[in-house]
Amino acid sequence: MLKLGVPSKGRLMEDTFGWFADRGITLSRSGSDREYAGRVEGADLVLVLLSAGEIPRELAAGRIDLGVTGSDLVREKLAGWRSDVREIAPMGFGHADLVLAVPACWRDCETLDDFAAITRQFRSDHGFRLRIATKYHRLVRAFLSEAEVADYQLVDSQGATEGTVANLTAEAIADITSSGATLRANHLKVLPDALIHSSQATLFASLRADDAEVASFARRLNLPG
Ligand SMILES: Nc1ncnc2c1ncn2[C@@H]1O[C@H](COP(=O)(O)OP(=O)(O)OP(=O)(O)O)[C@@H](O)[C@H]1O
Ligand SMILES: O=P(O)(O)OC[C@H]1O[C@H](OP(=O)(O)OP(=O)(O)O)[C@H](O)[C@@H]1O
Repeated sequence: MLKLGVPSKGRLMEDTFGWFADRGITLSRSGSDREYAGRVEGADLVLVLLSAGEIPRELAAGRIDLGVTGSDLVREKLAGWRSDVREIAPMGFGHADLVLAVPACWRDCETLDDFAAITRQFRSDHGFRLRIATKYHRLVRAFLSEAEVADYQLVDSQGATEGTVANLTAEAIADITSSGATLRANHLKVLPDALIHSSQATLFASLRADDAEVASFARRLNLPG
């Protein structure tokens, strides 16, 4: 039987349950809010509730056959993600943009080219590279390498990333934004030509899963297999 991993809490879990319900499959927790086992009605599936951030690795290892998580997390957590998983369907919720943001008061920084020039100047002025706080190391490095921006360093931030600039532990950040409220509240602005990834919740299949079973499940959902 196929094993499906879905996020264990919050909006992502609720919207995932709603998406499957619209297709005649009822997913639910089997016990209390704290129990990470699930129940499925309407399909031959085993449901496991997992951290959204761990779902890419579980898919890659083949410990789950299908998984719902953000498209950003799959690209971030799996080097060469296409050799581990494939996208079955974008799900139309969990939209968020991974962006590069700088202090709103940097009037001379409106584009990625401006940013590149500032990083070069920063290094020669301060003797160390401008710091970008993020938890999306792989995606940010790939994006900046493509844009030929090299004079920066990444500072790891696993949460409250927008606060790092005010706290003087970074000069810029790369993080997910949805409404933009968190960036505004922290006096940061997005560089419009530095959209690193436009993410949404996506149903993925492990390349280790049984092809025929996945195809049959996709047909059951009226999706291209
Ligand atoms: N404000 C937001 N609006 C919409 N989607 C968001 C927002 N913030 C994060 N996301 C998306 O939600 C997904 C999960 O994000 P995150 O890694 O922060 O998970 P989490 O809820 O902290 O889960 P866990 O800590 O259990 O891994 C990501 O794909 C991300 O793009
Ligand atoms: O543009 P907005 O609508 O303000 O949303 C963006 C915020 O949402 C996410 O944080 P979350 O609350 O998931 O917590 P986190 O700091 O643990 O990532 C993200 O990391 C931003 O901080």
